[in-house]
Parts: sequence; structure tokens; C-alpha cells
Amino acid sequence: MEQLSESARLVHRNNIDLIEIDNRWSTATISLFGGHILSYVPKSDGRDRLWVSDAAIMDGSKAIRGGIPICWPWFGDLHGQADTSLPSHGYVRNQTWRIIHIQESDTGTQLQLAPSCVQGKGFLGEASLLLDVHVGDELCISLITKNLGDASLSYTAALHTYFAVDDIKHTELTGLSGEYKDKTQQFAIFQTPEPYRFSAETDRVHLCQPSSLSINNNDKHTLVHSEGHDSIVVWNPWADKSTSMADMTNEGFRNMLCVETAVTTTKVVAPNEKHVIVQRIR
Ligand SMILES: O=P(O)(O)OC[C@H]1O[C@@H](O)[C@H](O)[C@@H](O)[C@@H]1O
Repeated sequence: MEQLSESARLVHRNNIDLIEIDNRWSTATISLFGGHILSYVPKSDGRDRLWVSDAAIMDGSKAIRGGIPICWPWFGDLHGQADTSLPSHGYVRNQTWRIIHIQESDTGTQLQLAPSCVQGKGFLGEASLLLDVHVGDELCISLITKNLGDASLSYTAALHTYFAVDDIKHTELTGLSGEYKDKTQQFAIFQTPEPYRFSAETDRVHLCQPSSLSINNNDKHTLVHSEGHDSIVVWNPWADKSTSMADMTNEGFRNMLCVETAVTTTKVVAPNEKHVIVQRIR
């Protein structure tokens, strides 16, 4: 164990390093494998906003199922691009990240992480990538892509957050409207349901940019604020798919809902410019 700052310490568990933060406002756990936030618990109510699968593989051999995977420099499979050797959701969620900066302030603990390798097969840009995490009375995550090259770069990405819910069958999502593309139906376009509830596999790209969403489960409300995105992705694998996934338990789908702040239609970043995707959770 190594103390990193007044509220943060580094612990080694299985094969991965974890940063544990415990300050006046909240606790959080962040894995250096994937730059992956695993837990965020405000002290005001003691409720973890994030879900991690009981069957998640936590030894650094596979992206962690749960928490907040960082999908970059592409989201999904680049919508069917020919080269299936490229990893789903990009290559930084399978890397060990390093700590760039850590600082205490009068509103919380700020942590900055960067992946070990930003360039990779399937991405032609020359970029830097920084994850800025602020742990206070809310969790604020900023994913900052800077173009270091002489030509414009293009990328897609997501903060692929797995939110914890008591029971998906009694969960309602508010704040979304308009059309979505349904991945379970060959990307056919449908209207967002009202009320938005869950009773089957759900895999949707909502082509809208709401700033605020709420995940409501009984009397519990998790608020999600997004910036810099072009889409919100909503995913729950439901029973059959959960059973087929090695890192989900059969019943795992009952207690999670992914609401992802995403860029799915390609963001072009000019030389020397930055683009920032933000998700704030409380
Ligand atoms: O299994 P992975 O690569 O972590 O992806 C999980 C899910 O991530 C979602 O974002 C996608 O829309 C789903 O289609 C996908 O199944």
C-alpha cells in the first residue's frame, strides 16, 4: 500500500493496481488497468452508483465488466468495419494507465490518468488522451483527446458507465426523447418510449444530446449529466445474453443499466485542438 495524497492510496490486488479514495464527500475505487472507475459512493447516502459484475475478470487479462470502461478511439466495432481483429470499443480499456497528477482541493480529490499507449492499430491520428476524474459530492469524469498531429483526426468514444439498480424491471430512465437506432434490430430507427422502462434486451444508440438524465429505481435517483457527446447509448443484455457471457452471472442483468455518454458518429478534431467528453454523476 502506498499513500498518494491525503485521501488517496494505491493498493495492489490480484494483478492490478487500484486507487482508493476516501475524502469528506465520498469514496471511490479506480483501477489503473483500463483507467477504469469501479465504485463511487457519496457519503450522503452510502449508495454505490456503479455496478461491477460478480463474475468480472479482475486480473488484467480482459476489460472489466462493470464500472466505467473507457471506449476509445472507437466505440463498438466501428459499425461493422471489415477488420474483425480490432478490439471492440477500442484498445485503451485493456491497457495499464499511469497517474499523471493527483491533488486535493476544498471540493474533493482530482486525479489525472493517461493510457500507456495512445497510438494503435485501427487509429490513424496522433493524439494524447487524458482522463480527469474529480471525486467529491459528485463524480466528474472528463475524457480529453488532444490532436498532436499536423492533420485532423477522427475518433468515436464512450464513457460506458454501468449504473447499479436494485431491479431493472422497476427502473425508469427519464430525460431521453426522439429517435434511437436499435442494435438488436439491425439498427432500425424507433421513437424513444415514454415512460422508458426495461423488459427485454436493450441495445440502443439515442441520437440526441440531452445534458441531464435520471435513472429512477423505487425512491432512488441517479443523476447523469453529459457534455461533448453526440449520443447516449442504453444497454442491458438481459437474461439470455448474460448467460452466454463468461463475465456476467446469469442474474447479473437485473442489477445494472448502462447509460453511456458517447460519440458514435465521429468527432473530427483539428490540429492542436482538444475535444472533451464529460459525464457527471450524483
Ligand atoms: O462486451 P463489450 O465489448 O464490453 O460490449 C458491451 C456492449 O456495449 C454496448 O455499448 C454496445 O452497444 C453493445 O452492443 C455491447 O454488447
